[in-house]
Amino acid sequence: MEIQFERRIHFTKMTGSGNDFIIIDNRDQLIDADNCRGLVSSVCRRKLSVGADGLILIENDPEVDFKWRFFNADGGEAEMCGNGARCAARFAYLKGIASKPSMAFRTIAGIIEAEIKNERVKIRMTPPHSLKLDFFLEAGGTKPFCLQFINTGVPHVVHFVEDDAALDSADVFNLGRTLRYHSHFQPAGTNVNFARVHAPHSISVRTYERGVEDETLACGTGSIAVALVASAKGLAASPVDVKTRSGETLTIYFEKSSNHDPVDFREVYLEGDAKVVYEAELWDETLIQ
Ligand SMILES: N[C@H](CCC[C@H](N)C(=O)O)C(=O)O
Repeated sequence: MEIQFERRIHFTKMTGSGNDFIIIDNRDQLIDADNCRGLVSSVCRRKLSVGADGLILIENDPEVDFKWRFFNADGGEAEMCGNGARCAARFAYLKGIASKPSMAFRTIAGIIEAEIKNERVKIRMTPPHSLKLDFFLEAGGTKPFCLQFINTGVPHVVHFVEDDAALDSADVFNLGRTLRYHSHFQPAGTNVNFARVHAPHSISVRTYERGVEDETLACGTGSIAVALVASAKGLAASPVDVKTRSGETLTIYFEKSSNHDPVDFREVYLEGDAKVVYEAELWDETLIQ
């Protein structure tokens, strides 16, 4: 006898340079986007369900090609996700939700424009803000950390390390967690990036992500954050290739409006691969009721 389940949800699993997402066409409103924390946190649990860094609902919008709701793995909704946005744009094009390879969609952070070229997706970000350079915080350990902060759609703090060995050996989970919950960044918290500048157009990064509460293999808004604060400090210039923990490279393009305070950035773009991994149906027996 085939087991009947109350509800099966068709979804697509995608990866944006190692940052992975469950994407659902929710134009029929099957899922109540305002009350889906339990569903999201259930299906994003690795080994116990599908597993992902986040879940994306695609919905209708009266003015642009579509709107999205983005949820971190813990079920909390976030304003923006760079890698998720690249995956959502390619999903929309592949599904015919967007009729052309150039599109626009609505996020909490604002309207995102996207350009699809096969697996390569380039998105225009919302204007970054709240740039703060060279401040110090205690985060455990011997001496205070020198930090940079910028909001690239979501909040990011950056700590530059001296060399590759320091980046490879960085205690991203524990230091990331300490800074993510540091009182200085409350109530919103922050994502935490450890970065090594190799050259003006080349940076490596590792990111502890708010809402995933772990290091991820890539973070789009985090890669943008390290490129922009490095530029603000005179260490980088557009375009910047950012090597992520997955080994894949994200490319950041931007214009710097001035070289003196207050440094401002505009025309910020994020480019990288967005790949379909599989499509399947979710059986609701793995959901936490
Ligand atoms: N975890 C982030 C959202 C996703 C950011 C990241 N996955 C990206 O590609 O930008 C936050 O809650 O601020």
